[in-house]
Amino acid sequence: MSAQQPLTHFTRLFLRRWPWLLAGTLLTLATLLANLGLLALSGWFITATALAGLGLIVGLDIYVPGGGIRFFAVSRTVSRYGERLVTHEATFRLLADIRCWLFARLARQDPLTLGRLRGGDLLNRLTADIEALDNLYIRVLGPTAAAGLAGLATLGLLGWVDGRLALVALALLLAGALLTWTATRRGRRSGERMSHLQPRFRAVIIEGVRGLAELRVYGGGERQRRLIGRHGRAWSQLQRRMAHLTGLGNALNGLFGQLALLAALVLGLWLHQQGLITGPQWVLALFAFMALTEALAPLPLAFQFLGRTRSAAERLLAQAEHPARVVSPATPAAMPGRFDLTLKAVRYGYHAGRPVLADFSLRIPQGSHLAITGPSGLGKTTLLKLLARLDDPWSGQILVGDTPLHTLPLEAWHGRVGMLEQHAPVFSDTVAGNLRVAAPQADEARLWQALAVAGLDTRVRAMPEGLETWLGESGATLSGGEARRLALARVVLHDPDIVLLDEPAAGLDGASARALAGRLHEWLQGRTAVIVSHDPGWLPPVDRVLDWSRPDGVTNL
Ligand SMILES: Nc1ncnc2c1ncn2[C@@H]1O[C@H](COP(=O)(O)OP(=O)(O)OP(=O)(O)O)[C@@H](O)[C@H]1O
Repeated sequence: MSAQQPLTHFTRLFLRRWPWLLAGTLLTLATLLANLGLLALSGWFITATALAGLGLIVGLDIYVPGGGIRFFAVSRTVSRYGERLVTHEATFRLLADIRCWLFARLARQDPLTLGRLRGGDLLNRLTADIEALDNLYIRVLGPTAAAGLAGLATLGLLGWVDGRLALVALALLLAGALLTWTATRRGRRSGERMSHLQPRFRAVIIEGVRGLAELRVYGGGERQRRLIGRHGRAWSQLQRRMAHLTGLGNALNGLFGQLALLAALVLGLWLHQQGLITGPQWVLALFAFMALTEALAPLPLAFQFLGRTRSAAERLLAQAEHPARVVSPATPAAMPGRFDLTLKAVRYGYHAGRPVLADFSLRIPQGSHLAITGPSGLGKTTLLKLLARLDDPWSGQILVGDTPLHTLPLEAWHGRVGMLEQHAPVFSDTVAGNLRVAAPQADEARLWQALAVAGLDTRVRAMPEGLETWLGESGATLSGGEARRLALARVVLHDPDIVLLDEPAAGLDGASARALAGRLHEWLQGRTAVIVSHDPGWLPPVDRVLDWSRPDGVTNL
């Protein structure tokens, strides 16, 4: 992929909002032109009135230029206000578009692959990388287009005064372009490094804040502080480098502008002495140069950060286009009439050559209930993930009835399967909002039924606003056991045919676990269930218990 492609890709995405972009660019241009008009006409007018006062100009019309100056002054203010409003609104809309676009792409990818990304990294892509793209329109595309057009207008105006003055302006434009090009090159390396350092920096800060209690207890705070300090110093160094570059860019931009002004001053004097331009025209030209310098001023800074923007765009695109391993087949098989599950010589793991499940076979007849117990790390959760088709086996087969699972339409399969994960999330929402993730149309009666199965109804009734109680970030107001029961209620609400439960009683005391077992037993009637638990003591009555702690537990099925 060439370095240009990601930016081209996002520019194309931006163009869907072309009315906003066009309006923003036109308003930027209108501001620059109003500035040019104001400065040039004021210069001309002040000089003309001075000369008229000396009696060197006779019959000077002060009303039309005076009106013009007022017009430009007011229109500059209005267009500047409008420009800020429209370009920022456009940028917010663009960023929202990109966030939705990225989230939609991520949602199609494998949860297992995504799970391997560090939380900070993913968060960074959804926030900082996307925000870095605002530079593209608000500072690069819009102002460059507007400065280019304003430059042409200035050339036209100066050409009307005298072609030689236009040539000096052309030299200033070329110097501005050279400066911008140099800033792009010099800023690229630091910009890219900024874009790579930022997620790591964020991650150590987030980890430090999340693990504050443990770090304090074990005295690890000093180590984390040093880690944050090291990242912070690297970040400051990059910022300092960028600030130097910005300062140099501003200084050179100012210097080129002053040199051009000096050249216009000397050239204008000579032209005036030759009688080729009038005094007011000379001053008009000088002010036009000042306006042109102002139009070019923001470009080196914007292009200096283009490396960072490009790097962010590359990362976003790479993430968005990461191929999903688990996809729905192009021509899926029909859903079978029965849901007997058969695993035949399944081999699967997370690292090549190190299978977690090796030649694993199992039969789970429709409507039967299977419990899997055994020590940690043998692959119980992995088995549930394969049954839910969050990933496909390396080899072997998983059959639903007689149909291979991977040939079934993925969404339809997920519609039939309900899975309680070990780390099931609680969203920053109300109780009802968290439940309706599984069934958006469910009425309150259904929500209460699901809560009752999970054993959480009494607790929710005692909450200040019942179902509408806000649960805080990641369910901060719930205990671990309550959070799991909320997630279990979500599975119940989904009303699946195949129920996969990973440690549903985790965090519950013995009596609560036994009560849960009774309710689950009733709810599971008519459904196929696989229940994973370290502790076989609390389990509801099941047809079979698979004990993976026994040497023959995994293979003799
Ligand atoms: N996403 C992953 N990436 C890499 N390795 C993984 C991943 N998930 C699990 N593993 C590894 O696969 C093995 C089986 O994990 P799994 O979670 O299936 O075991 P488990 O029997 O359910 O354990 P527990 O009872 O502790 O949940 C473990 O060694 C684990 O470290």
